[in-house]
Amino acid sequence: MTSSPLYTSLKELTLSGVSVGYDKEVVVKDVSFQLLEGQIGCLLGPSGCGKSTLLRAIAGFEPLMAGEIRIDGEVISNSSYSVNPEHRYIGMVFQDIALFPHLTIAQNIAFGLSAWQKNLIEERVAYLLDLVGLSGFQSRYPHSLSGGQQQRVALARAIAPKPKLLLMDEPFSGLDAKLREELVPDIRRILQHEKMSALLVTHDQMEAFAMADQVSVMDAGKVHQTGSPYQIYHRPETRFVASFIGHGDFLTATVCGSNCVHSDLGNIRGELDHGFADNEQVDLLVRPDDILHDDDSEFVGVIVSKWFRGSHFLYRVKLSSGKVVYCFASSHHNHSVGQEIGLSVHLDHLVMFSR
Ligand SMILES: Nc1ncnc2c1ncn2[C@@H]1O[C@H](COP(=O)(O)OP(=O)(O)OP(=O)(O)O)[C@@H](O)[C@H]1O
Repeated sequence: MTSSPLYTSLKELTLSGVSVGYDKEVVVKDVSFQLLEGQIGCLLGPSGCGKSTLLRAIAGFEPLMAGEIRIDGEVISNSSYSVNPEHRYIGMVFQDIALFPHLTIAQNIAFGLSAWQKNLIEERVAYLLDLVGLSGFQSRYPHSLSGGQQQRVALARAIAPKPKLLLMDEPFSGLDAKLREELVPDIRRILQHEKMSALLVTHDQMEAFAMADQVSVMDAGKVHQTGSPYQIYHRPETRFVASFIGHGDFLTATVCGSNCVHSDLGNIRGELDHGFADNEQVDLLVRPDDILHDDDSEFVGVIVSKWFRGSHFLYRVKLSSGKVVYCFASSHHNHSVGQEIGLSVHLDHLVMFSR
């Protein structure tokens, strides 16, 4: 392997109380989280919530209004100080791939390596071409590559100088769905192989789940929750995270014990104590995978709409109370709108919010 004199891997990126804005208008508010060595993080949220602004602040292109950003304990940004972007050892990949059209693939990848010795550059480029599955493409020009291949070259170019951290702003959104599905796990594999810490910006939760070890869910400039994809889906800490991530409905419910709640689905016991007081009125989150179609169940609902999803059906079913919830069924259970079907409830994680 080649080594550059600048190279040391990231130990930790730490954001503490970071606020960023334009013309005094604050668009990123009091954001704190940490990214550790080799981790892939993700900023996930709706359009305009401040994801790109925060990413640009980490790269050094936006000043901070408050808080600080540290890399391996050293402050790189606060409200009165900012290390130049080129001295942060951060690589970037954007949605518009922006390869240099007049340079070959090898020259594109070698672009950030001008300070390296010639033999080390050649070795690094050959290694990266192999890593991204494009050996033999070194003399081609960008226009002769597909969108997915170009994005692999952009990744190789960004990680070539061995940055401490790779920032990726919606890198897959220009690609069609099928290609994205193939490329996302591939890019994750490459980053993991390189033990490269990375932070991805996306508004697509499936992309976030497929790519990231840690997801920070943002809305209106604030991070609502940082956790693993499993945690933010099954243990959302705010109503916004519960509604934004996945499908779901809130049912009005009454607490009936330390791990029990009563709702239109009957009495449900969770795996853990929920911390709410007896008789408290709460909103209970119900996901599609919490209610399964079950021919043998006496608990029923009437189908009001349905979506065929290939491997399964997603039904909307009306309960006897009039409340409508999602229900999963295998794609062999093709029922019609208006038909009554049996339902079984599999709610292990009780996610509840005070009313
Ligand atoms: N250069 C700028 N000057 C002024 N306001 C800006 C600038 N860039 C972004 N904004 C505003 O800051 C807010 C956050 O924008 P940002 O691009 O960070 O959001 P985002 O979550 O990345 O959105 P998207 O997913 O649509 O790219 C928006 O209201 C946007 O209009």
